[in-house]
Amino acid sequence: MNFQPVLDAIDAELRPLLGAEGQVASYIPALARVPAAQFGIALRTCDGHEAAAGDADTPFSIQSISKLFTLTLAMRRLGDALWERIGREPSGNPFNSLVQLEHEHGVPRNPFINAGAIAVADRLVSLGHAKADLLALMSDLCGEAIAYDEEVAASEAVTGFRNIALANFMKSFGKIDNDVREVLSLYFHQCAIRMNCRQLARAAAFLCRDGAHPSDGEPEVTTERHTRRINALMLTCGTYDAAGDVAFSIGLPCKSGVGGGIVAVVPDQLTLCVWSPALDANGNSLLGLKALELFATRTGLSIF
Ligand SMILES: NC(=O)CC[C@H](N)C(=O)O
Repeated sequence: MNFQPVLDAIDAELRPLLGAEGQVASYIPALARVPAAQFGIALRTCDGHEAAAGDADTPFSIQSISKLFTLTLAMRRLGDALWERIGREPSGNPFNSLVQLEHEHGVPRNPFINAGAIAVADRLVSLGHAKADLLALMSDLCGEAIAYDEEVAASEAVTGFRNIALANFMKSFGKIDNDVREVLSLYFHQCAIRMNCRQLARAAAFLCRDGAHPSDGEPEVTTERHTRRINALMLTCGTYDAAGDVAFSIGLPCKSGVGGGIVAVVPDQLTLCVWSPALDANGNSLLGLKALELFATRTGLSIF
């Protein structure tokens, strides 16, 4: 299938809506300055074909999309031991909520809410070299040098009161092993990775290829079993409180971030990345979700 005309049509249809609705994430000052009226879309098929439209080459802050890659690293290194500290249930609460942690003894519902990603970061800090390993993984997956945006990381470090609270709360239950500052430094840096749609579609391509490396399949990024599990978590928890709606209207495993990016997977076919900075009330990109819905409708691609 030639996807280029599909992406061009989606770009043309959504461009007039840019800036009309939604808000850029303003609780992270460095993200509040990003112009809202931008839209990009890119995909990579299992056999390595790429297509893109709109602002697909403009870098943005990947934010919670990074949770996909830290989870992949942690599953690869720790196997099932990872799940001693983290659940696999949708939270039904906002991504930065504290409420469930009290009743659930500091064990986050899943690795994609902030508490869960901070717990994953703690495990990675224990293994050592986490910041360098993560950048090496991202650069290797897209075949281009990827970097942390230190300004965004610093901006979040001085205003991330909820994340600081979450980490300390889990520590009070004995569920964080390392120094909270070190764990949060990794978490704020992973969220501050700068990439564009094209790079993210490529980096996530192992998720549509049973874990095989995006470029040549070797070495495998992770196992087929882990890949299926990551896709399952994306479907049930990847867009937070909206995961049910996203499964209903789009029907693909997705992972969003408050920078406005969303990665979606069509297993055995392709990975897709959309980006538009204005967010809905759940913290998902408004036009990004619209674009994915149009894509799923027009191509008929769905996991159902
Ligand atoms: N949903 C997100 O992208 C949240 C990530 C953001 N860095 C935060 O911790 O609040």
